[in-house]
Amino acid sequence: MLPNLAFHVLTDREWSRGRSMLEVASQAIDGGATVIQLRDKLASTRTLIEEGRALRQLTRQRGALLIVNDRVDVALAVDADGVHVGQDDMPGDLARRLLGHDRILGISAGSMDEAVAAIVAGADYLGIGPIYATRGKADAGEPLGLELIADIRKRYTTPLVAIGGITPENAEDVMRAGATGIAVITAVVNAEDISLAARQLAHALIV
Ligand SMILES: Cc1ncc(COP(=O)(O)OP(=O)(O)O)c(N)n1
Ligand SMILES: Cc1nc(C(=O)O)sc1CCOP(=O)(O)O
Ligand SMILES: [Mg+2]
Repeated sequence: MLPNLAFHVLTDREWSRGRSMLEVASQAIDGGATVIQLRDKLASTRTLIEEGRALRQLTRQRGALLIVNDRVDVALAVDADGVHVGQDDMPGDLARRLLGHDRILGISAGSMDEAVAAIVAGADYLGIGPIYATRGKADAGEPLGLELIADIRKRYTTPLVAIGGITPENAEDVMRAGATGIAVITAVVNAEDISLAARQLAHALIV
């Protein structure tokens, strides 16, 4: 069965208003998140493993996928469904070799050249961004808009996950441009009512 890559929520302790990672992830899944990406730039390896184990249990119980950001070793250690690597992380072909073919490999791309290289390296999906201005990643660069998604979609069938400034107001445009799914931080983890915010995004994905 194909993995459901429609709606990724990335964990972020700084934007979570003091709520635990598990609470945020659980409410995001309540609202329709299909993928939880463990993204904790501040944690020690030991803490990441603890967080990953807890999220692994939750996502298994609730039928969601678990992707680990940046760290292939942690993804393997906690038996995650996959890993997401960017242009400054482990090269995609090496990540694929370590992961094997039974786990999901996501690779970031911000240009057609990066997209083609990621597909050749063996990406199962591409993270395309930042689509819009984002509060979630300080070094994300200038917004790309929707053109790159549309251009990649014309040439390749690889699933495209749009990231950066995605909200319920613009998610429909992103999907119409050719995205397979969306990935968000602040629109969900910083919301007062996490499950409601996730539900509103999930609703906007049905185009
Ligand atoms: C789904 C998805 N797309 C893109 C990214 C960004 O990855 P990267 O460029 O490595 O940046 P960091 O997230 O590591 O700061 C992502 N995490 N997920
Ligand atoms: C983690 C991340 N990666 C991006 C990229 O462009 O690759 S933008 C981003 C942050 C997304 O946060 P928000 O949903 O709050 O905009
Ligand atoms: Mg990264």
